[in-house]
Amino acid sequence: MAPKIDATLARLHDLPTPEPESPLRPRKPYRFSTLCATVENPDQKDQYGSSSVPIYQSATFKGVGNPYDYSRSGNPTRSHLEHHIAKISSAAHALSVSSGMAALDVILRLLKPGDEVIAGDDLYGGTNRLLTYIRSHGGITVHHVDTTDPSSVLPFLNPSKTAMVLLESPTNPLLKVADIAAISKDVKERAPDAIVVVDNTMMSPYLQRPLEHGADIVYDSATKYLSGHHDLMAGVITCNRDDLKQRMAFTINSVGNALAPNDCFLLLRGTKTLALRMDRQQANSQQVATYLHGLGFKTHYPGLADHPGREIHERIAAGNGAVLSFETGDKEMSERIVGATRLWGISVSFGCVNSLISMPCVMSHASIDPATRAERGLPEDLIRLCAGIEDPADLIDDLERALIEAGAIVFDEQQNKYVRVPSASDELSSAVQKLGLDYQQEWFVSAPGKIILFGEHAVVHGVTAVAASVDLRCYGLTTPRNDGRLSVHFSDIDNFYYEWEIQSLPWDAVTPLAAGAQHPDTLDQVLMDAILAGPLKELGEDKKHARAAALAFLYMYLMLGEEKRPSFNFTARATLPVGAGLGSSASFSTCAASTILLVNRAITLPPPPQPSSAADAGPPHVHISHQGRRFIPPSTADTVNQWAFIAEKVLHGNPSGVDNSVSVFGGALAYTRAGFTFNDGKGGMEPILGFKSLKFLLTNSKVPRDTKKLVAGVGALKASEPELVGGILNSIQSISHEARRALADPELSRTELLSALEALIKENHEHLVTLGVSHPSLETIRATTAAEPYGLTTKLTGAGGGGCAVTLVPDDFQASSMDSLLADLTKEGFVPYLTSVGGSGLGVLSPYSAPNLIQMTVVNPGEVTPPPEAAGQSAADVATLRLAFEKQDVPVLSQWAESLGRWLYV
Ligand SMILES: Nc1ncnc2c1ncn2[C@@H]1O[C@H](COP(=O)(O)OP(=O)(O)O)[C@@H](O)[C@H]1O
Ligand SMILES: C[C@@](O)(CCOP(=O)(O)O)CC(=O)O
Repeated sequence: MAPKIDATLARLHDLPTPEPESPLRPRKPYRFSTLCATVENPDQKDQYGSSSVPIYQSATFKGVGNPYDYSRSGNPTRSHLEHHIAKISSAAHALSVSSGMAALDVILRLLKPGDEVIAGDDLYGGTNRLLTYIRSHGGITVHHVDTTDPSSVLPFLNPSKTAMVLLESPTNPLLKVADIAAISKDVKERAPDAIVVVDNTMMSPYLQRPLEHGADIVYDSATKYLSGHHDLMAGVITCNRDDLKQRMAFTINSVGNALAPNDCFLLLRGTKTLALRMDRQQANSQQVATYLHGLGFKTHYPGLADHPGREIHERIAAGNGAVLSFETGDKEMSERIVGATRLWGISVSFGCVNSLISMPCVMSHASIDPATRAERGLPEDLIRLCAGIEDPADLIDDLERALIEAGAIVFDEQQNKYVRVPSASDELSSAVQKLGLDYQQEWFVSAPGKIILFGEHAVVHGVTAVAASVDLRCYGLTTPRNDGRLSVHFSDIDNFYYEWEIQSLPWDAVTPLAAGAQHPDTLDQVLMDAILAGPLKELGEDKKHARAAALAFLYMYLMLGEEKRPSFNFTARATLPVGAGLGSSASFSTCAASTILLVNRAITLPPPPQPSSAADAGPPHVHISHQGRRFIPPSTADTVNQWAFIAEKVLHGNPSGVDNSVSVFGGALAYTRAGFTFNDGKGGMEPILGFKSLKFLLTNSKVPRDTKKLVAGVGALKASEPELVGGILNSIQSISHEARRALADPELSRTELLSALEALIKENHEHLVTLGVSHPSLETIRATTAAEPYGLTTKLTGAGGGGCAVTLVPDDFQASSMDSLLADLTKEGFVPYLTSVGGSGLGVLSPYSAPNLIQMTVVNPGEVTPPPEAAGQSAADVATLRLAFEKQDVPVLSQWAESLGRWLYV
């Protein structure tokens, strides 16, 4: 049986300051704000009548038998504070400690091994962390239940085992409401020895006093509303039962975590304005919540009419508090919004006079592991707002500007107001739901290879390169698995296939990037070593190409997938020759990076433009079909490019970044690495127009070579012969410069342009020969193309040492000559490709228009065949798409991919 509390209450009634309103208190009370402002303790009259409580900054007190001897056990400033807190909390006792978590720790020490705790499932991250600790170290069982439904507590109530029921209402950050009164009643009836503990931080004693509704212990992080200025950390505990107070005071005295005198003073001062601040803060919150709700964001705030717990909350609490949260449907967008606000400070915690904004999943609740967050329905994109006392118009203006900047709202001319832009994941989630696979959508991407016309190798050392995409591409397909495994299939590298148990990957070696941070310039060698020594340890030198590709893939997967750890297969196939100098590694890197980012939702695609319906049709406007081009926004492309560059670094050691930039952005561009003396040290990309009209012949020498070694070789030559290489680099810089000028000069005739380019190609090739990166096979190709009757100019392209050569084909070159040149080259054992340049970069098969991807199993172009074995089974369907992809012959692969639906490009 719970002990009686009458004796305590009798003492309370002796207080000269009238008590607050309570069913347990019959006397006419002062109102709450009066109580807050009146700090008086009849037992502790100040000898000088000081209007403000003095700070007894003293560890010890002299004499024997005095009320205070040592500040760990008691301090007069603390007594004042605790008296005041008890008074405004309608409690018999109050205790004050160094933080809200210290308060919970003191309370949890009431438990003993074997006890059971029932707690909510939407708890503050720190609470969750402490509960997890006592579970693993204290022999205590913790059941997390949905406390919004009191009946969900019942099955876990066990009179001999349940020792504590821990509630938060409303919860942080989803503002879910628990019926504290109903649950307390159930607990008292079914497990009378169990104590009901309530974290009241979100409300403060002003708005909610759970002891009045049957709770046994209430605690607050006084860092929040009670102090109100974010200038101290404190926790307060209140209760009516003497026995509980004594046991908790014992812990505080033993541990020494009581609140220090200075902080007691500050907290006391803060509480005087509690009601005033709270009134303003919650009025502001109501306005902000109404504004966001009006825009169409899913907004969580008990003050909104459609809040599911509103009726219960109104019964228990006297207001809605100043914390609200809303969902954007897109984590990246949420990050942009949070980053774009100015008045709303990015900070954890709440209750301060200044308004704060945060993303719980990456901040206050990051200590809950991602799987548990997902299981408990905590959206990754959730933004939490804590309104302060500023002018509400300024708060809304600032938020509106951030929403506009982040692309979350746009002005709708017809409605004459801002409206929410449906987020990509709104669309995606409906597409995904259709597939019934939740996060497990398949993603199909492709990215082009490249030719470097001028500047390969030199570009690594800061010289400008001139490069363009080629119409030979790598394709990447991810298909979901549901077995906790990750697999890769590299069709072009000896049909390599490998799979891993996701949990056994070296997650411990991952140093996660801070939220919004970019990968540093250098690779994380610890992670690289851990991957090579762990998941790739069985792959020897004979598998070095596949090992390098798998290393790049796993490196990105581990860095980007820590939160979701998605289970899927990734298959790569290319129509371009691997390792031939046409940037197969960059197009592979782009495919792997983009799919890993997509699967982890680190990037999303914008929603497709809405076709205007008859009802909302405004004035007619011209609609141009871009066939998916320029659909993927530059910022998304940038993110992919950064990660593709990381993959290139894994594959190549010291890549310049030109290959992946061309692969992601497509077209033709002049690319310069930042930080070198060429081009005044300014790095960057500049599109080149006029390149597209040129015709090229690419010839694969079929001589294998290793870009990493060739790049390192030039680096070594530069170190040993700096003058020679320095001179060559300068000359190549002039070549690139001249080429760009010529291509951009409208006055230059076509013949002049082509002969200028021929001269530059010849000169650039000679420099590459001096750098030692040509090969006899490449010289043979040069000789064959230069011989009569062809007379064409050729240079190596890419890393050289074998690989491909590129030949400029003049406009008037006869088709018959081309046929015989192709035949000559083929006869010599080379593989020529007539290719067009300057086409699109990264493409993603649209998740919007895809008519259920999994049924599109075109085995031969033009013929859609739903495979018999796939009927009705999504897993089988997905496997079938993968099979179809892996089965296509290379010559029809592009056409097959095109036929699957609408491709969206950078
Ligand atoms: N389609 C692909 N599938 C898997 N890995 C690939 C693919 N294409 C390229 N790679 C990776 O890139 C390496 C080739 O890089 P590199 O020698 O620079 O050739 P390239 O000049 O074509 O870029 C391969 O050994 C492999 O590790
Ligand atoms: C030699 C180099 O300039 C281009 C490499 O191209 P590829 O790997 O041969 O496709 C290296 C680089 O730019 O990173």
